[in-house]
This record gives sequence, structure tokens and C-alpha cells, in this order.
Amino acid sequence: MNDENNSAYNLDLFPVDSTPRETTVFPLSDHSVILKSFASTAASKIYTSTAAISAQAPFRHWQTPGGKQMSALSTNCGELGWVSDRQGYRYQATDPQTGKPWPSLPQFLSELAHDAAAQAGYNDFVPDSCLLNKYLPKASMGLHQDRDERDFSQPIVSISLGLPAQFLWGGLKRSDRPQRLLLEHGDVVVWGAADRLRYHGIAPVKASKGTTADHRLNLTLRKAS
Ligand SMILES: O=C(O)CCC(=O)C(=O)O
Ligand SMILES: [Fe+2]
Repeated sequence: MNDENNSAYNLDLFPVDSTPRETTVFPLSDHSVILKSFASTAASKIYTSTAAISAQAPFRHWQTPGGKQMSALSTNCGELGWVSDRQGYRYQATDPQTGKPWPSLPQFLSELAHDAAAQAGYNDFVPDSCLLNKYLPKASMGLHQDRDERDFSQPIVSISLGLPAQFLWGGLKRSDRPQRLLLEHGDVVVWGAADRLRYHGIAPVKASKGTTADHRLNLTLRKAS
């Protein structure tokens, strides 16, 4: 990957389904990138899948271990889903709300995440979990680390659709001042290796006149097991 942090480069990529994927790569570090528009051509398929997933496993607000309600709405697909309640944060194979296994992770999403990870130098990424986060205007996500997965050598792939948002990209300490990075419809962030445990979050999402979207949808794909 490019080691000049301020330059972007353009790539035309042909994934397995042979839909061209055009992207501009913005390196965040030697281990992490923003792939602008990488998921744009898959957006309508992702929205259709999200509707099917949330029909089986509805979006809900997680409770934090401290008893607060998270402002984003969440659900999961894949073998394991990330959940939070008074007992803590964890992955589990069933939806606590329905007792049923999470809906399966669509193959095209797994491939999209695999291909995005490869752009950042992670060649063998196969996710087994996808957390879907839906942000209505004013919803946000506080600075946190993703540390409930088993294997921190596996990266995180995060897809943004709909309303834009400011991604807070912090350091390895909570007190490190985060950079604010604009994530727009179709953008994919990949981070891992030395950045795997960076604090990150989402500033309160704002309604936007420039789009018909009324919410932001984030899909975070990880290998949890
Ligand atoms: O919505 C986002 O872009 C970030 C979501 C996130 O960090 C998480 O679910 O762990
Ligand atoms: Fe996270």
C-alpha cells in the first residue's frame, strides 16, 4: 500500500461478480485506508439485504453495561452477532430478542469486505459477523475500541451508506485527540494491525439537504471467532 499518507490513488477493480468497483484510496496509516465509494455499486443490494435481515432480526437500541441506551439502532447477520446489555458486551450466535440464530451473512457482502480488506493489504479476511448500525439524525457512537473479537490480527471493515457522518479516528489511548474524517455514501474504512485497537466513534449524524437519505447505515464486518 501507498506509504505517502497525504496522497490518494485511483483504482478500477473487478470483483468476482464482475461489477466494476471504482475507488479512490485514502491511506490513514500504513495499516488503514478509506476506500471512497467502494460500496456504491453494491448499495441497492445492501439496502435490500438489510430490509430482509431486519425483518427477521429487528433493529433495536442496545443497552450499555452501565444501563444507558445506545443512540444508534442495531442488528446483526452472520454466525455471530455483537450484543450489549447489563451483562456486558459479547458475541453470540443467537439474537437475544428472538432466541433465533442471526440471519446469514450474504455472500456478496462477505466478498465485498474481503476485497476491501485486500486493498489495505489484508489478504485472507473472511468475516463471520456483520453488525448493522442505523443512525437517525442526532444519533452518535462514543469513542470506543473494538475488542470483543478473538483475533486482533484480523482487520475491521466498515461500510457507510446514506447520510454522511464524521468518523472519529482516535489513537490507542482514549485521551488521544481524534481526527475527524468525513464518511459518505459508499465509503469503506478498513483498519487493522497496529491500528486494530484504535479508539473510534461517530459524531452526531446530521440531516442533510443534499440527499434523500433520512438515516445513516453502517455495516461493520469482523471476524469474531
Ligand atoms: O458507524 C460506524 O461507522 C462505526 C461503528 C462502530 O464502530 C462499531 O459498531 O463498533
Ligand atoms: Fe467500533
